[in-house]
Amino acid sequence: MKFNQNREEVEKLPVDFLGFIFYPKSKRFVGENTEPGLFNSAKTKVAVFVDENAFEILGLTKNLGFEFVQLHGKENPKTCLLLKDQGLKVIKAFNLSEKFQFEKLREYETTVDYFLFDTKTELPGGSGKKFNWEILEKYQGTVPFFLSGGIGPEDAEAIKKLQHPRLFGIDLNSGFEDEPGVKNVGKLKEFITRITM
Ligand SMILES: O=C(O)c1ccccc1NCC(=O)[C@H](O)[C@H](O)COP(=O)(O)O
Repeated sequence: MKFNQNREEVEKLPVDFLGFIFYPKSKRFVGENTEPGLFNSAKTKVAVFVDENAFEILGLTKNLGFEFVQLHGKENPKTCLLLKDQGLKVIKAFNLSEKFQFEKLREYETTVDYFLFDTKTELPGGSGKKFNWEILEKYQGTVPFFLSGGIGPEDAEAIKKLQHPRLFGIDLNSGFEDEPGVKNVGKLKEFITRITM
């Protein structure tokens, strides 16, 4: 399977999380094969969904041993809380543009563990497009967030300069792929070196 192609090499990288896309319309969809063991990893595994039924999410994450879910659709605070109350760590993605109203995050503050700020595009994720990071200054909430959306090897220095107190992590995707679902380990290693220097 494509998503497993260079899994062993990716596993060895000093990253904290590995994401797996369970959204059938994505080019990175992991496929229908959800045998236990297929997703074994020493890293923290994140299962990514778009508007999936909460009970499907609970079943799948339990069977496959996922601790984190990342929600990229219109999931409401109630759904997030239902998942959180069942012991999952919840990352709720929001697609940002200049018009984004950060006030709308307030109702999620107690129902999720992290936000993920991605770029607003027509499709739900993996667009390879960046948003204007200056708008992050408007985020004054308490929930830590992942920065996402079109991050590429060239961004290491700019990310190091970001000063936001709630910036928790960064999400690397299409900017580090040879093809959808296949990460370029060389690019990732170089980026990690640059950002940690
Ligand atoms: O990557 C996908 O194909 C995807 C599809 C649908 C929902 C989420 C998806 N990815 C999850 C992510 O967190 C991506 O890393 C994020 O959207 C940024 O991707 P990119 O713009 O390629 O850096």
